[in-house]
Amino acid sequence: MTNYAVGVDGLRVVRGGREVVRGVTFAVPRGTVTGLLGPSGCGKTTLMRAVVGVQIVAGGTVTVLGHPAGSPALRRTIGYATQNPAVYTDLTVTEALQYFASILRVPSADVTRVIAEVGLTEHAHELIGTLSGGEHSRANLAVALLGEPELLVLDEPTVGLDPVLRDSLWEMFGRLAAQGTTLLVSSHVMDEAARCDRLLLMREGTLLADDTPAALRARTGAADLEQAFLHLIRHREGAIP
Ligand SMILES: Nc1ncnc2c1ncn2[C@@H]1O[C@H](COP(=O)(O)OP(=O)(O)OP(=O)(O)O)[C@@H](O)[C@H]1O
Repeated sequence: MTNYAVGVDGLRVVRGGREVVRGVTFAVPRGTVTGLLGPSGCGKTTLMRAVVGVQIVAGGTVTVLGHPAGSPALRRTIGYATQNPAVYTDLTVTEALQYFASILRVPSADVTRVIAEVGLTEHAHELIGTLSGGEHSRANLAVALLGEPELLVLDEPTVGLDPVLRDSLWEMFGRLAAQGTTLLVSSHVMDEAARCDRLLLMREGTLLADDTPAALRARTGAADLEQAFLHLIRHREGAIP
């Protein structure tokens, strides 16, 4: 078994006739929370789609838990929460999760666990269509947690959440990683970057950095990660020698 849950080598993706991932190489160590950060449109979702195996790629390789991305062997070992919730709005939270649990052949007891993990116990019997945006996206996140997958790919799971909920989700991510789960989590928010074990900083389809938050701050001499990111961009653009 390799120490990496995900290995991406020379990945290129073309969407809408444009190369939106331009030769990206990195590896995600097992049992870590790796943050994928970068401005809107830089290619985070596309990269995650390639890891999950739902993206046609133009070049390079993506290996997940020892298999090529998209292999049937990976179906039950990856949990993927898309940015736009994909849960049925005319079911209650419990009904929706029971539906996915039966497809995944996960014991129905797991439904109660994942609802509690995302803080929706009080809303378990409410229709998803009547939930707030943040509650709806947490119901979507709960689906990805069913069956305790080895790899969780979470696309902006904390958008629209208040600071207390964001904090409790990041605590959960850390707890899952400590138990051996690997998490790849995208975010726009730089203060969330500090909660990650490793960071992939993306810009315009390329990787600006793949490092720990501490190493990034030390390397750039920046006080915080937002400044470190700006430093790397300016360095790339030649404004800093
Ligand atoms: N279905 C599509 N067809 C054509 N181009 C697309 C499609 N989806 C995304 N793109 C383009 O690919 C690029 C990368 O998009 P992607 O969604 O991966 O970015 P992102 O970093 O996840 O952005 P955001 O943070 O806003 O979600 C963007 O320029 C976008 O316009």
